[in-house]
This record gives sequence, C-alpha cells and structure tokens, in this order.
Amino acid sequence: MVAAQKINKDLQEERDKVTFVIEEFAKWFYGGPRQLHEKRFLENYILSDPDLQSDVDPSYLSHKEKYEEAIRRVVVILKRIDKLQAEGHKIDNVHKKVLGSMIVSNVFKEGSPLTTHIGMFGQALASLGTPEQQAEWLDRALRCRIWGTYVQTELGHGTFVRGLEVTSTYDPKTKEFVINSPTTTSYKWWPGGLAHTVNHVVVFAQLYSLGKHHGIQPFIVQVRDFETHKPMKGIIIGEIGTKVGFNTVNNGFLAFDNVRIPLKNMLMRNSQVLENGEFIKSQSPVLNYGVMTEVRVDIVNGMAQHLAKAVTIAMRYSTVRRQSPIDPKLPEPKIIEHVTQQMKIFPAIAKVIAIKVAADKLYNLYDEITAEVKSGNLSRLPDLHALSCCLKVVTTNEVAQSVQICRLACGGHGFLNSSGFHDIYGNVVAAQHYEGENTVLLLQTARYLIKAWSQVLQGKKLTPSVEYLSAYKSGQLGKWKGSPNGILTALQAATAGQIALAYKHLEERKKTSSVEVATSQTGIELAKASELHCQVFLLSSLMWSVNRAAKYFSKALGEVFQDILHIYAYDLALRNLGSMLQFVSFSSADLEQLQMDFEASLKKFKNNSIGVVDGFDIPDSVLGSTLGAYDGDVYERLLSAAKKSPLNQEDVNKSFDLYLKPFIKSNL
Ligand SMILES: CCCCCCCC/C=C\CCCCCCCC(=O)SCCNC(=O)CCNC(=O)[C@H](O)C(C)(C)COP(=O)(O)OP(=O)(O)OC[C@H]1O[C@@H](n2cnc3c(N)ncnc32)[C@H](O)[C@@H]1OP(=O)(O)O
Ligand SMILES: Cc1cc2nc3c(=O)[nH]c(=O)nc-3n(C[C@H](O)[C@H](O)[C@H](O)COP(=O)(O)OP(=O)(O)OC[C@H]3O[C@@H](n4cnc5c(N)ncnc54)[C@H](O)[C@@H]3O)c2cc1C
Repeated sequence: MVAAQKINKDLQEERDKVTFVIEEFAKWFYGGPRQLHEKRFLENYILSDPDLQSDVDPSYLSHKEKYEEAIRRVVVILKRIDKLQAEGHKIDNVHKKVLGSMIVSNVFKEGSPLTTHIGMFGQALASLGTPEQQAEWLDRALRCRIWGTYVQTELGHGTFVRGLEVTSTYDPKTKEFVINSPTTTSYKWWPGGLAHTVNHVVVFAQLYSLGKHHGIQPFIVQVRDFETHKPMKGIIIGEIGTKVGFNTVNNGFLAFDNVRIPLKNMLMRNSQVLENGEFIKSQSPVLNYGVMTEVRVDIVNGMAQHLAKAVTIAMRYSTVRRQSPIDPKLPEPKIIEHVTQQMKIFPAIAKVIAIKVAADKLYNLYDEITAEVKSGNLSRLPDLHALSCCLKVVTTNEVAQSVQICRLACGGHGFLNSSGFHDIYGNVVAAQHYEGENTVLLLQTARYLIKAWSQVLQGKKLTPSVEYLSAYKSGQLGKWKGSPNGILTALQAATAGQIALAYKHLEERKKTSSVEVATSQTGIELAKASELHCQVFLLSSLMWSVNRAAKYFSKALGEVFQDILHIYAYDLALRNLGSMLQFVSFSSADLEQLQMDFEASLKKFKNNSIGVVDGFDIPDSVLGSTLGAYDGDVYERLLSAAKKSPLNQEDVNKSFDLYLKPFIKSNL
C-alpha cells in the first residue's frame, strides 16, 4: 500500500505487534475481495484526476466560493466517470458508488450538492415512477444528464407529512396539474441541491381532483431552464443560508405560483389519476414513503464509514503522540498507553464493526422485503420500517457521540479543521436531523413494539427480531451472566420490561383519553423502549456475525472479532446499567466483575487495535487528516497545513495599518 513511505517509528512498532492479516480483515469489511478491489480501483481512478489535486482548502473560501468549487469538483468527477466508462470499465451503478460514497468525502468535506440527486431523486423515479416515466427520466438522471432532488419538507412541516400544504389540483380541461404554494409555511425548505444546482424535482403535494382530496402524491417538475438555468415560470427558488455543516449541499427553498405540469408528470406507479380526473387508489399510502426507508438504510451504513474515519484518526494519532510519563522512570509513553485513552477509542472501533454488521443485515432485509412489496405482499413492511427507523436514530446518535470522543481524544489538535473531525462531525449530526427527526422515528418503532407486546399477551408467535419478548413473558430472561450472551439476555429483559411498562401505562391512560393522546403521553417510555430494542438488535447481530466469522476466517482474525465483541458488550452493559437494574438482579460483586472484565478486554485488544483501523482501508486521500495519515507524520503535516492559511501568505496584515496602528498612536 505505502511501500515507499517513511513510517513513524512508534506507529511501525505497534503495527509489528498485530497478530492477524490486515488484508483478510479488509476483505471482510468491504464484503469480499472483489468489492475491496473495486473500491480501491475507484478511489485511485477518481481521486488521481489532476483537477482534484488543487491546493485550495475549501474551509478558507467564502460560502459562495465553496459552492462554486464544489460544482467544479462535481463536474471533474462526472467527466472522470465518463472517461472510465469510455475506457470500457463496466461497473454497475458507478455514479452512486462514487458520488454516494466515502470515496468523495474528502473532495466534498461539507457534503455534495449532488447527494440527494444520487441518493434520492433516482430512487424516487425508480420506485414511484411507471416504466414509461422511467424511460423518460430515469436513464438521463442516472447518467447525470438531468439533475434532480427530493422535495418534501416545507417551512411549516417536515415530520407530519400528511400536514404538507403545497397543492396539486388536476384540471381535466387541459389535462394538467396546477401546483401551488398557498402560504409562507408552504414554502418547500431544505432539499439538497435545490437552490442553484438541480433542474428537476420530485415534489410531494396534496392532490385534488374533481373537487376531492387524495392525500400526498409525488410529481415531477422542471424547475430550471436547460439552456439558461433560469427558474421556470412560476418557480420561486433560492438557498436557505449557512448551516452547522453541509455547507456545500446547496439546500434550498421553493415555492410554486400556479405552475402547470402535464398529467404524465404525476409519478403513478402506486396511485393514478386518469384523463377524466378519476383517482385510482394505491394498495397502501405508505408505498409513497419507500424512498425515505431506503435512505434510512443507507444512513446506517454511512454512519459506520464516518466513524471508521474518526477512529482511524484518533487511533493513529494516539500511537504517534507521546505525553505525560506513567512510570516516572520511563520516557513519556504513546498516549494510547493511558487506559483512559483506550476506554475512549476501543469501544468506538467496536461500534464501527457492530454498525457495519447491522447495516449489512438491514440491507438484506431491505432487499428481501422490497422484492415482496414489488410482488404485492406488504406483510413484512412494518418489520422493515420499525428496524430502519430505530437503527437510523441509534446509529446517528451513537456515532455523533463517538466522533466527539475521538476528537477530544486528540487533545487540542483535534479542534483544528485540518484534523478532519469538524467535517466528519458536521456530516454525522446532519443525519440526526434529516430523514426523520430522531425522537419521531423512535416513536414509530415503538408503535410496532407495542403491537408485538399485545401479540405476546395473546400468546401469538412473533417475528424473529422481537421473539425475545415471548421469552421474557414466560420468565426465561432476567438472570445476570457477565458474558456477551448474558449481557444480551439482560438487555432483552430490560427492553421487554420497559415495553411491558409502557404498554401498561398506555392502557391505563386509554381509560381516560383517546389512544392517540394516551400514546403521546407515554412517549418518554416508548422512546426509551425503542432505543433499547435497537441496542438488542445491534448486539445480537454482532454476536451472530462474530460466531460466523469463527467458521470462515483464520483463527487469529476470529480471536480479534471475539475481542471486539467483548469490548462492545461490556461497554454497552456499563452504559445501560440503569435500564438493566430495573429488570435484572445484580450483586455489587457482579458489577465489580463487569468493570474488571471491561478493562481486561481493552488490554487484550490493544496490540491489534492499530491493525483493525488499518483494515478499515481508508487511504489518506479519503481520510483528509493531518493527524490520521498512514505514515503518522503528524507534526510536519500540522505545520504545513497551518502555513497554507491565507493569513500566513503575508508578514503583516492590512488590519494593522487600518486599525491597530492608528489606535496605538492615538493612545500615545
Ligand atoms: C459523501 C458521503 C456520503 C456517505 C453516505 C451517507 C449515507 C447517507 C445517504 C444519503 C444522504 C442523503 C442526504 C440527506 C437527505 C435528507 C433527505 C430528507 O430528509 S427527505 C425528508 C424526510 N422526511 C421524513 O423522514 C419525515 C418523517 N415523517 C414520516 O416519515 C411520517 O410522516 C411519519 C411516519 C412520522 C408519520 O406518518 P403519518 O402520520 O402519515 O402516518 P402514521 O399515521 O403515523 O402512520 C401510518 C402507518 O404507516 C406506517 N409507516 C410510516 N412510515 C412508513 C414507512 N416509511 N414504511 C412503512 N410504513 C410506514 C406507520 O408506522 C403507521 O403504521 P401503523 O398504523 O402503526 O401500523
Ligand atoms: C441537513 C438537512 C438536509 C435535509 N434534506 C432534505 C431533503 O433533501 N428533502 C426534504 O424534503 N427534506 C430535507 N430535510 C428536512 C428533514 O427531513 C426534516 O427537517 C426532518 O424530517 C425533521 O422534521 P422537522 O424539521 O419538521 O422537525 P419537527 O417535527 O418540527 O421537530 C421539532 C421537535 O418537535 C418534536 N416532535 C415533532 N413531532 C413530534 C411527535 N409526533 N412526537 C413527539 N415529538 C415530536 C421533535 O422530536 C423535535 O424535537 C433536511 C434537513 C436537514 C437538516
């Protein structure tokens, strides 16, 4: 990988201790040798374009310049993909594999204006459009010849989709829909790329036909002219301003002043409007929510990758950095020798793997269930919805927290933009807001859990992800054992106990209130239950995967997986003691032992920790960090990045002559 590179001595010393073959781990992490090879090929091919080698650090640019530079880079990459295809390389879905992945995360540190085109517009056409509509728009969209975005949220409503205000009224005389934004709160607000980038949108609006209301439906609208890129007639469009992160995503607003579109522009795979205005209902209104589910699944996978970047930086830096003698007779140690440093970083490494494994399982479930839905069987859609909602929430929350911990683990230097943490953090916390607010999504999962508990009470059989509720009801859970398996059982007991309590309080409240009010009043307990249920899923998926690894991988790698499982399980148990204590009996000796086991697991993993982050296989060109580069040349990189600051391009800044000097003189 880096044969010619001079590696920092301390880093090399730690790498020499690694007991497993890193390449074997990397192949597993990327889903197999072919996938790893393809990822590396694309990274090299795309990122080696000379036009991406510019010395411009976008963090020093103005808001407007940042956007313009982002669009320049988008086009460089699109041309590179065209070149790749012209040279005969056949890679399925190559635009998504490049522009919707970590490969470009250092090119677009604050997000890409094409992310929602890649991640949502195409999906909306594919899952909501008819074959004729796909023939008209999908291929051009996939080849990036038209650019679009997913326009749902309004100033006044994001969560409660049924409350959206934009209307689409069918006019049978002209066979057109008239799209209109009746109020200020009906301005569409937030969609990525909407402001100045896209020329098409899939917009969600309240459909009216022949005087009747037919709920929220999707429509495709051209918002900018192909030649001039000026807004089309009746389109009011712009940007919403700077944000905590995501500043090159070009999030926009949009209002419609009686914009007319032809009948064929309603995406009619599910519901339809006929020429005479007659409305044909879809099998289920939630079919229009499919794109959101797909993105929630993508987010879970994305979170593993963002955290992989953060832990790679923190781990390599902690190996290179030396500070504060532990034994006064010895030199200052690598900071990773401090056990508290291990406590910060190793559980975060374990989380990357747990989240990756959960994302893989969720992808499989998604593929299975969407195939069933396509053939008209919607019976397992609630399983997918419940799992994708809580995983989106818990992984974005956990990764946001862990990225912070990794940043703090790098001391002062972690606060520099050049460390890379700031941009990772901005991208991660954005995902706590978008694609369904986190509390709201937990409450969606809770609806499913309450139904499952009611089935348990009726003695019915449950789907595998909630089967543990039956085991709890029949008294099989609740005894503490300090192994990962015992921790899983204790967490299952805590979750089932929490669901049972929420159910009981819900039933009590239903005696005096409607079911909706009672559910709202029980929200705190319901959200807690969902969060715990998700932790059960994460731990059980990791256990399943680690046990499987024992069969398929070398003994050395199998042992590393076991170490990771132990760290993950102990850390999770320590963080959830409060919830477990309510439903599981512990002695104080049990808790003391748990703490000891956690500390021992950190120690055991230590020699392989650097190997695992190397196995995440993130090249420097993707990592983009002064602290985390493969060679560990931290201090030279920090200095050379600082020298690039525009303020350092001159000895004296003009503010001296303008302000400081006159002030000093006037006080003489
Ligand atoms: C460069 C590096 C890249 C790396 C990659 C990183 C990965 C990232 C990938 C990509 C990045 C993309 C970048 C940004 C994208 C952001 C995009 C957006 O934000 S688009 C807007 C999202 N908006 C929401 O999510 C609204 C949230 N609200 C809702 O979903 C609904 O309105 C909800 C569920 C809260 C309430 O809906 P009700 O009021 O209409 O319906 P009710 O009555 O509650 O539910 C009816 C039934 O339908 C089920 N349901 C609801 N949603 C469902 C669904 N999606 N699937 C199946 N069932 C669903 C419910 O559970 C309920 O079922 P029962 O009655 O309990 O049986
Ligand atoms: C970076 C970013 C990118 C985005 N990209 C897009 C995009 O491309 N396309 C698009 O259409 N949208 C996009 N959005 C919008 C996003 O999906 C919504 O902002 C998000 O779904 C949250 O909805 P909201 O803003 O209405 O929050 P609100 O619902 O107003 O949330 C505010 C508070 O109210 C609480 N609350 C609301 N309802 C309930 C309830 N039922 N029970 C309990 N508590 C409740 C929430 O928990 C929260 O604490 C984006 C947003 C961001 C931040």
